[in-house]
Amino acid sequence: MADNLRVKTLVVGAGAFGTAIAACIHNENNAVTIIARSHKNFSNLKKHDILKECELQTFDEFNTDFSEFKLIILAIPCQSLQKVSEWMLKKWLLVRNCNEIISTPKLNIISAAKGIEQKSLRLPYQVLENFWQNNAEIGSLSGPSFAKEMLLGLPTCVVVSSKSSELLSIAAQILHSPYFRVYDSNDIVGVEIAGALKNVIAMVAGAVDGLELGYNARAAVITRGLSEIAKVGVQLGADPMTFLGLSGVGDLILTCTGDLSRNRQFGYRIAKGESKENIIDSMAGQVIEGIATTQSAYELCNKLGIETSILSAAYKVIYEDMPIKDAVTLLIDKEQGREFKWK
Ligand SMILES: NC(=O)C1=CN([C@@H]2O[C@H](COP(=O)(O)OP(=O)(O)OC[C@H]3O[C@@H](n4cnc5c(N)ncnc54)[C@H](OP(=O)(O)O)[C@@H]3O)[C@@H](O)[C@H]2O)C=CC1
Ligand SMILES: O=C(CO)COP(=O)(O)O
Repeated sequence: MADNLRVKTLVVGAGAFGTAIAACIHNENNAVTIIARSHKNFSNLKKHDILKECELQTFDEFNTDFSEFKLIILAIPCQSLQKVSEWMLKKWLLVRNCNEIISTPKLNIISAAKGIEQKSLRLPYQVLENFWQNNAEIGSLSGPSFAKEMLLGLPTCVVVSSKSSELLSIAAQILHSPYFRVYDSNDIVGVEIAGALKNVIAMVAGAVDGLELGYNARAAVITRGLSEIAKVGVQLGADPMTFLGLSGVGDLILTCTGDLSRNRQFGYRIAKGESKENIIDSMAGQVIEGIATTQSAYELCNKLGIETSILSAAYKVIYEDMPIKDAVTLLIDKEQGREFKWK
């Protein structure tokens, strides 16, 4: 297909996921531009043949009207969504040489962030909807998708969620392929709560393995963790079925058991006695979303008046320096109860 007829997609962020999603969708029909903070982000991308064909620009160099892109994928951490949106709007106004965006076709923005914004306790789509108002349709990409495996072209299934059926159809058209299967969903609250909270549960599952508590205990953390995730989600209006889907049990299993998970690794290393600071320093700048989300989740559960013992134990270890063995005791000594009492 001629270059000018290819569908244009913009990926914002050239970390692990930005790189992987660009590799999945750049082909003869889709032309991908990737923008990142600095050229140092691009060294990794240039190792992959497919990514050599993408257009790479820094935020400063970027000078295109955002509405030229059929889809914009934000592959940045949750806590940066507001800041990056502010930058995008400023850039858009500059490129258009105006003070206000009026009567434009809406942008189609999908976020891959899995977290809850600290202080505001908003999900990624809420941060974006609040910022972009009528200027954009907002969606979310989630599900079991280790960037490293996507880059290798291994089969992956994800879910894209949005209130806009038009955005869902654009996302399916651009993202779906035999090795990167895209399912769609209208339940953006459920998809994003599941994506955010599974990171905290993955840290706990990692800790269980670090403490060598056994497979039974790990399975218990995954299952009771899922119950806590669903409890929070349902209270926020999510469809309980979403938690049985790719963004729910799918991503939870992946990150709680797959050693590629940074959140799982974090919990494992904490249980082995490493300090939080040491682990963060060793990650070469890569985000461990579960750390910030542990705090947001704790505050959100308090606000909603929901008892979530695993999420709360994670908070006590990470933010109140509770010895990890005491957190285990807290969970094990919990009063006997009915399996599902949140319905
Ligand atoms: N890695 C994975 O397997 C998957 C990750 N995700 C989710 O995607 C999101 C991004 O993850 P991932 O790519 O792995 O994270 P990384 O830490 O690998 O990359 C994050 C990228 O965002 C950029 N960034 C961070 N803050 C800002 C900012 N304020 N302004 C501009 N750029 C910024 C970073 O730039 P710089 O390098 O300059 O700091 C970096 O390029 C997370 O929410 C994660 O949970 C979802 C599915 C899978
Ligand atoms: O969300 C992920 C895979 O779906 C990646 O998990 P980590 O951020 O823990 O590596």
